[in-house]
Amino acid sequence: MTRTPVNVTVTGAAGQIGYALLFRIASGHLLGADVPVKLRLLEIPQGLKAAEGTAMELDDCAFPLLRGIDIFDDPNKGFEGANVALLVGARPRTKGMERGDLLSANGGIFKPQGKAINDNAADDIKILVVGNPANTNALIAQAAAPDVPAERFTAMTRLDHNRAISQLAKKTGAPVTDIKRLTIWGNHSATQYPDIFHAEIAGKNAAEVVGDEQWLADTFIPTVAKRGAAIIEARGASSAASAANAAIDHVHTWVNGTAEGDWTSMGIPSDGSYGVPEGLISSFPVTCKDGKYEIVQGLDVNEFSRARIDASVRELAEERDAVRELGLI
Ligand SMILES: NC(=O)c1ccc[n+]([C@@H]2O[C@H](COP(=O)([O-])OP(=O)(O)OC[C@H]3O[C@@H](n4cnc5c(N)ncnc54)[C@H](O)[C@@H]3O)[C@@H](O)[C@H]2O)c1
Ligand SMILES: O=C(O)C[C@H](O)C(=O)O
Repeated sequence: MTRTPVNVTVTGAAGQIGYALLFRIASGHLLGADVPVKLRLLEIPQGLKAAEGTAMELDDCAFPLLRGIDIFDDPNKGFEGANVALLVGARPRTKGMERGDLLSANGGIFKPQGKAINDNAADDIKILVVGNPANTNALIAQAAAPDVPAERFTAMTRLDHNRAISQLAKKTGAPVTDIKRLTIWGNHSATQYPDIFHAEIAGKNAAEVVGDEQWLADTFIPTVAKRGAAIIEARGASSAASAANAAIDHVHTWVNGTAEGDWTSMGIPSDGSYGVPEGLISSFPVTCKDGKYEIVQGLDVNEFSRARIDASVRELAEERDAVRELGLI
């Protein structure tokens, strides 16, 4: 049977993450090795030429699953018929830029893109926001798309999730494949909380295996939470290949499901679970099945975790209030 190609829109396609992402989408890593894709690349006018160059390289790979590449600078066209949208292009913080300026500049991108998704995307659209501040950009886009079910707007914390697994594997000597049920709570920012209290290493409780709360508080959490800044410091540019890899993981898991007995972390609109105010786009432990996700319920949240989840959620609420004041939501 020949499958209808899935339309995947990528914004910021000519950027660093875009370059690391597009070839993996085209080779079947986003949706599955038997799912043909059509790429729709959205850029600003200054990015079009570079996007065309990337499209030439994609052609030159002769990917069996790639059924077409179109390039746009108009969001309405870029999101036309999109089944999956990866919102990567964003306005980075520049020197001297205040937080309000950053939110406002990104509002100018994510509000029109949300509206364009609302008006043009396919009914089954799934959206992942990667561009920072990812959670609040997702909130802005979602608010501009009242006809799209709110839960289709998600923000990326899978990179944080993967970073936390890797740090835990290094500390304990376990292979990454032995580590399950790790959770990132809150915002994709330095306030995020990587939680190992429910995580397992080869079936044993991870916090008990580590047995070192000082390492947890003083090394593990800050290392994961500040990893993005450490990469920028070392590379002179923000993480690109690992971010692209996480975006692939996020969508692949959402579409194809979590493994039995495991869960992942996604920034999703809160339904009020775990005391996170309804509507905030916050990271939660989720399981995925049949293209839908569900928050893992019933986890005990100890005092150590509660304080950290609350701090990150407070920051999300402040960002929401700021974009509300700017009239972006
Ligand atoms: N959530 C995460 O875990 C995570 C991780 C790493 C990076 N990021 C963020 O991802 C974003 C992209 O990173 P990058 O390294 O690819 O940046 P980059 O500057 O290399 O590329 C961004 C691209 O977006 C394009 N762009 C800007 N505005 C656009 C618009 N309105 N429509 C379409 N395209 C637009 C630019 O022309 C550029 O080509 C940044 O905001 C970065 O902070 C998020
Ligand atoms: O681009 C950044 O500010 C950092 C990025 O979000 C990351 O976590 O690597």
